[in-house]
Amino acid sequence: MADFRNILMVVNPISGGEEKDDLITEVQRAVEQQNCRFQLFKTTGENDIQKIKDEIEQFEPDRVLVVGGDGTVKIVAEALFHKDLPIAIFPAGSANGLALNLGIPDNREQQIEIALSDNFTDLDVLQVNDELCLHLSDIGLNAELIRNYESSSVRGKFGYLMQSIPTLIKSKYPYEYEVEIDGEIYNHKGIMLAIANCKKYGTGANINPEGKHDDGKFEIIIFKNIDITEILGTLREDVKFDPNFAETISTKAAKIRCKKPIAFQIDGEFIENTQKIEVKIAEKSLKIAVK
Ligand SMILES: Nc1ncnc2c1ncn2[C@@H]1O[C@H](COP(=O)(O)OP(=O)(O)OP(=O)(O)O)[C@@H](O)[C@H]1O
Repeated sequence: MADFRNILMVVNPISGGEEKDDLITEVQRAVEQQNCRFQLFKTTGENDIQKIKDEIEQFEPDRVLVVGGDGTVKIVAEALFHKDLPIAIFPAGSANGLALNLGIPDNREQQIEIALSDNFTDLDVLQVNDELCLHLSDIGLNAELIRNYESSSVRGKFGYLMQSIPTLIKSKYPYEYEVEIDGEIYNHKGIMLAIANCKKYGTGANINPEGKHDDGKFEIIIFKNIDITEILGTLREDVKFDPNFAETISTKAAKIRCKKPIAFQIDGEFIENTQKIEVKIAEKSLKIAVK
């Protein structure tokens, strides 16, 4: 049996548009059956990182369970960065890319078993400007889609679908990216530049087939154009990109500069329009419960 006494459960009540009371009750029961203390924290969308930090300081959990999408996992990771406190993920967002990459199953019983067991992976965490990125970040077309989605009123996968055509019409791509790695400068033009710690987006699109979440490196992938055949190819596990469509660079650090401010997202959350991004890696710095 796992070695812990206090379990904090952080729940995003609005993520994925689904009700979570049954899950909370079930997890609380499982935790209390192990004679552990259970504490619930519901995010509000306001100052959650600081509130979770305060909760951790007062309750002193041995583990934090996160119920939400990629955005909620990121909020929790920001709150406990450098604290050596493991987390477990209950995927419950409209996008659950990190959980998908870590093989967290859909089955609730299995999720609870994983969350309360002692099998972990040590995730590399990317430090992108002043933010953490656990999974995937990008600058360009996809971030524009996320920006437009966040300012619309329709949530969930349908909301993204609704914004796809307007985003394509309004976008000013191609964009110019200057990438600096180890003092060398590479110039690229494309529809978007992805910074990938994992293989796949929450949609299942496999944009970084060689990527590993714990290898001390991340990948920069420059997508050069909209090629429908190549885009559909990302739904395969063994995808290989035509270099005319996408180019991948593996590294431990990079600086990216753009001529004009371009939409920028981290883990599915629109951050800002920006011209400068600096990426570093904090190797194996977040412990996550897995199968
Ligand atoms: N109670 C709340 N009310 C409104 N927003 C919240 C609340 N709690 C958290 N949030 C916001 O939810 C976002 C994270 O959502 P997350 O990505 O986990 O789920 P999601 O269903 O994928 O979300 P979305 O579809 O909006 O991207 C963050 O921006 C966070 O500030």
